[in-house]
Amino acid sequence: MIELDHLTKTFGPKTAVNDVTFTVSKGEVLGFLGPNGAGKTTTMRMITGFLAPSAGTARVCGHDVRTNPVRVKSSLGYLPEGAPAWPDMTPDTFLHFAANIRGFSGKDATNRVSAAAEKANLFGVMAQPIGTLSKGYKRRVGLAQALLHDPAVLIMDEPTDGLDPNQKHEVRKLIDAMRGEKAIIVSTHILEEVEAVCSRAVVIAGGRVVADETPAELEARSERHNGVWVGVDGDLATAQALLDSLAEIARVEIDGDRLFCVSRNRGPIANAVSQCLRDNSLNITSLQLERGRLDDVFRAITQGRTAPRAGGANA
Ligand SMILES: Nc1ncnc2c1ncn2[C@@H]1O[C@H](COP(=O)(O)OP(=O)(O)OP(=O)(O)O)[C@@H](O)[C@H]1O
Repeated sequence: MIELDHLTKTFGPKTAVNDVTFTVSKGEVLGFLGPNGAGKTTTMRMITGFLAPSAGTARVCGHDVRTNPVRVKSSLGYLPEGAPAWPDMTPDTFLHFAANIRGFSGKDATNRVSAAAEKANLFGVMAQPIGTLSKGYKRRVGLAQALLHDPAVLIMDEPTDGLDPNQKHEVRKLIDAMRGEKAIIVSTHILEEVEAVCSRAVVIAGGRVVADETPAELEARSERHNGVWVGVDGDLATAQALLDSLAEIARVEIDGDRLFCVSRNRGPIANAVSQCLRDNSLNITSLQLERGRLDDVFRAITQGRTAPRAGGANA
């Protein structure tokens, strides 16, 4: 549904987006990640037809942004960064205005505004000037605008940025509810969002794609993947020395009243840890597996350090 084909954008001497290629299919929620200035917004502006590519292209539902930008715009909903809207308009007038621009009028427009307002949970503020709404409600107005025409493709630039935890939860629930029927791209800095809503993550740094994997695959690149947290009834330093001597353990850290065992090859070590402690008559009070930390992996791959994939291949 969304195809990026060697998409590139230069601003004078600066290459903001550099030869980016990936696809997003129906049913996928793609987390588009990267540090500040990585090229996320520029990429989204090219996909949505707001900026012309310098080279390469993007297609949305088969329509090329270079040759058919109007069909591209009618196939997608776009929530731009910061969800800009006219502050003097109310959500009701703004959404009717957007519906008219999309070609809907009369009863059809009114029905579409109501349906989008319901999805974005806007009832109660429909008659209040947008400039007086909270950040959360402003974002929801932007979301309603993006959903008005029930598009097959949704592109959202940092949809939960600046929202409180309850509002974030609501936006994520809404994305989750729509995931079956649409192809969705969500740009974000928030790694918990990737775990919460995304089926795949593309990481971009310096305008280039540096990873394209599932969130679980990214987590598996963490040095801490398959590590084991263990609590013991007894002297922690003794248990640390015993576990440290196991071949499959790279090192053992004392963290509060527990030990954290780092797996040497990121393979499973829970059985070896518990066997070793039992063999030495140390009682285990807790044992917990670590999946890995996305933020460690994100830092490593966006700073050009290697974060090896499970199985040993490097990034
Ligand atoms: N119109 C422009 N003219 C010149 N440079 C630009 C323009 N728009 C973006 N850039 C530059 O292109 C690079 C990518 O910017 P972009 O806004 O796409 O990054 P981003 O990943 O969305 O960042 P953030 O997370 O901070 O929003 C940055 O170095 C930015 O300064």
